[in-house]
Amino acid sequence: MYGSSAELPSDSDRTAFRKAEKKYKLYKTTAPKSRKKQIQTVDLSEVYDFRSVLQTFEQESRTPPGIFKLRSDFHLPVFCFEDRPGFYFIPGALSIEEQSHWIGESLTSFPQPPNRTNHNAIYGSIHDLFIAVQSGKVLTRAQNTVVDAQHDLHSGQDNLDACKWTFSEESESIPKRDSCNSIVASTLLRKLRWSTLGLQFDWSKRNYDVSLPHNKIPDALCRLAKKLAAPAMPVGEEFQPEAAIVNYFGSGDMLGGHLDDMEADWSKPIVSISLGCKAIFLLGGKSREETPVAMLLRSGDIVLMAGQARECFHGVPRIFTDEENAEVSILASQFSCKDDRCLAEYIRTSRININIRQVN
Ligand SMILES: O=C(O)CCC(=O)C(=O)O
Ligand SMILES: [Fe+2]
Repeated sequence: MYGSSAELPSDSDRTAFRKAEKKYKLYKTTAPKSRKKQIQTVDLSEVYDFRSVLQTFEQESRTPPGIFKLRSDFHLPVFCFEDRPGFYFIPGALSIEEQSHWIGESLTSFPQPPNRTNHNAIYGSIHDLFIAVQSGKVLTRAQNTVVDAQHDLHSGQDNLDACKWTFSEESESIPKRDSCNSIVASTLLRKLRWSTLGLQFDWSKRNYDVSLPHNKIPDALCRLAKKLAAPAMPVGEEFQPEAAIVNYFGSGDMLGGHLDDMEADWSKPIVSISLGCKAIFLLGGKSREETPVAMLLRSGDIVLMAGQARECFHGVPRIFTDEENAEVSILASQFSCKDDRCLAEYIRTSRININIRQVN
């Protein structure tokens, strides 16, 4: 389901969903006579922009054909597609302060054990990755533990604490440029692809592994998700956040078309929070053959998928990391103090998505 634009699957090339992914994904070309890579422009004429939908609604009390404003007592306008029941879009739902808070949490506290990340499989549990980035550290494998590490890898276990990967000052990392035995903390942060909160999702089994140690979803995130889920909840019920997946996207990263069908009750929404660089989201139908609708996702936008929308393929074929299109400079300027420099640097060219789920 995850990938970079260079390595997309080729077997499903002919489906309508795949065609849309190809249309919007990042292509770089080299201009003749120059070695500089150029980003090919993308045609956004068929991409819905809910910020302008909101503006038009506020100024003229009307919505474009095929879109309506939900009648609800939610404190913000919620928009829906007439032909995609169960899908809700709340443009600009989070303030700049809330966005910067959740970006900070996503990079500092969410990847902390017992939460798992994509790095667990190679390095075991990593503590305080972000602090290591701020202090320019390097994750280094102690030489005499290589045999243990290989043994663990072959036994298929992904907790490689036996390898003793530990952070050290850059100057202490021996040998200096041994890529098998050391990796710079900032590179690890760049390569962070996901972290899981609450009940831990097992990507190999594509299910929740309730036997894995886990913390509850942090209270503040729980409160936020309950509030945001309200427009999509069955009457009289309250959303119970039990798990969250945090996706981290860099330039060229994409999230291929997929379904999220491992939760028991599809009448409950997935609450999906966008942070950082602007992206294109595709919402397809129940088969990959149906042509998806494309829409822009900006920092602070919320998407809810419940009921029939839970059965619809969706994905993120593109994030915009160039200054002109990322629309992230005001957000990055929130992180102006010295300690926040790494956050600003990260978010200028990255997108974070936090999606919160009720599992049972
Ligand atoms: O990044 C997004 O906006 C969507 C994420 C998603 O669909 C997922 O994690 O299942
Ligand atoms: Fe999803």
